[in-house]
Amino acid sequence: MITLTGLWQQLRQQSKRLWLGQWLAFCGAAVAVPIPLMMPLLVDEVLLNQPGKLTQTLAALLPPAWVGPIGIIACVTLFTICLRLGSVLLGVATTRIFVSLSKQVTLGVRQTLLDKLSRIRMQVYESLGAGQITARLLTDIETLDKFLGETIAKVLVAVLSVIGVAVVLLWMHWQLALIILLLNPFVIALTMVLGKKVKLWKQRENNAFEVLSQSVSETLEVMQQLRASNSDKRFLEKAKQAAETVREAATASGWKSDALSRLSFGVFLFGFEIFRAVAMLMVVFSDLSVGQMIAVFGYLWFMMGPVQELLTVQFSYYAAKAALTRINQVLEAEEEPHYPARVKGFNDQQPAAISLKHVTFAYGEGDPILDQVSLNIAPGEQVALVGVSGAGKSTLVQLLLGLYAPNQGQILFNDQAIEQLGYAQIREHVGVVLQHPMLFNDSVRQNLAMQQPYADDALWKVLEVAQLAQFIRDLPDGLDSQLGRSGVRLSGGQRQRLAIARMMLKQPQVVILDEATSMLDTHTEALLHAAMHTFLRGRTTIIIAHRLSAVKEADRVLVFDGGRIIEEGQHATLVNQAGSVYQRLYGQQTA
Ligand SMILES: Nc1ncnc2c1ncn2[C@@H]1O[C@H](COP(=O)(O)OP(=O)(O)OP(=O)(O)O)[C@@H](O)[C@H]1O
Repeated sequence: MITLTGLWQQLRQQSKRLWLGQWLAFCGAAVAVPIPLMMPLLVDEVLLNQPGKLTQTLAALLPPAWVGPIGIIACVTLFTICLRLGSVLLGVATTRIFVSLSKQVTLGVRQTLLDKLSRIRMQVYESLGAGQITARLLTDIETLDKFLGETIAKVLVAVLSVIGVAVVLLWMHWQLALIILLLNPFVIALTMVLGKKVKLWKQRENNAFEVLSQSVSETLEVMQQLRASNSDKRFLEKAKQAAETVREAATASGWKSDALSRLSFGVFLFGFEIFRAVAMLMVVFSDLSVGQMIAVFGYLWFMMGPVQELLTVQFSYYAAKAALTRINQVLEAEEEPHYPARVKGFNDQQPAAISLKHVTFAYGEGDPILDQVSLNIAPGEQVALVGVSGAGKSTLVQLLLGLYAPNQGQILFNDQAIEQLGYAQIREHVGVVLQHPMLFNDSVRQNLAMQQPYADDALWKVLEVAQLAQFIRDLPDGLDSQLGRSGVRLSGGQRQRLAIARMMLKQPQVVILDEATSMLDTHTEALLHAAMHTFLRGRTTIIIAHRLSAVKEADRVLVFDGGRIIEEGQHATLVNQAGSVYQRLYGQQTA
């Protein structure tokens, strides 16, 4: 879980830069604080002709001819400009340091969230859509970033300025100073009460944005199919409604937060007006000079900026807390169990044996999809899993890969339990090709290599086996041709062949083909099977298919029904078994 305190701790780890930033901020405030004092001094000492400290100091520094109204005004103006310039330059340097510090912390939060995505359980992803996660990665982190940037860059300068002004005011006229200084805590307390509402509005706004983001990303994901069924407008209409909700929530959050911020600043200004009246009365009834009064007003104006900044930071503090709650919901999502590799279970030179012992599994609370399944697959054996649609074949694959864990029973590779081997080791040595392989909006090369460095020769070799080399060669950019979003520039069969090539590149000990050639024409499929023969020799293979052509070459066929293996044997034997499920499924295809 990330907390604001935790983020502050992270900032403090960058202690050198933090100190430098704070030191520059201090210097910036120190340079800016005397500015309002300069011009009012001129009023008393030059305009009202009451020479005092300023005239004495300048008389000591300047040639006597310069110590007149022109000389003094010119010197003071020049000095004030220098102070302002110094304050601007120090402000830029401070902001630069603090912004880079805050961006570093935001990057850390983003990376923590991205790291977490690789550990979240698959069940969680089923309910948490891509749009929701994207919204949290973008909008919520943006809110947090804004707060951090504002806080560390501005709060310190604002607090130092307020303190500096307070000191000068107390020195000039402590009774007047106390009136204005006591007003500040009251305004801050009021903002804190109002700020809690901002948190709620911001949360509503971000929730609405999340629904919009989810709706748009889902619609875009299946745009082709939606357009083909003439449903795209209806789905976009739904997204438009979500956009309308965002407008409502954002409008409410936008103007209400601004109104509250103005209200709290307004309270400060009411106090300010009363204070001005009191100051003028002091000129009439006490020894406060006109110049001093102007200086006090100058300081009040000077104080207003920092006070408003502090008030705004409070509001973004509540918005950041709302964002953090939503970020933490992702960070606290249930993770898949982590099993470190305790044993080395795979040998690069030898195929692996696979066994299931009384494996029972259900998605959630439902009926078991796999019911006490036990099976042994020998090293190098080719096994076909068949059965009616929904029998649980793909579920078994998910379990073998550790994407879901069995409720009961055990899965072993080379007699080592999954928990001993660790998921990472298994996924490294098991190559899977699914019916609808995922492809990225990237080049053929990247889609094959999956962020790993492979030589072109290796890529062409697997493309050759996958019966895709000629097609890629004919593309204008060869391996660098772009495939479009989800590989739309390839046909279904070409996508499947590309996925097979990608799997072969990995040289896995166990190969799982889950309807991996279902979109290929029978001629290409036959060529592919023939070409893959050598590759599959010496690897344990599980083939899931409805088409007989993909099944009959297997050493053994397992027939799934109702979550159990109900028939087992070679194709020739099963297909001739009168009344068998296998015969019902494949008898006709054989004929
Ligand atoms: N993520 C999931 N959450 C809940 N239920 C699921 C999930 N995935 C699959 N199921 C259910 O599990 C059952 C088995 O699905 P599975 O995909 O394993 O069947 P299959 O034998 O591979 O079917 P097919 O031949 O059609 O691919 C189905 O009834 C399906 O509704």
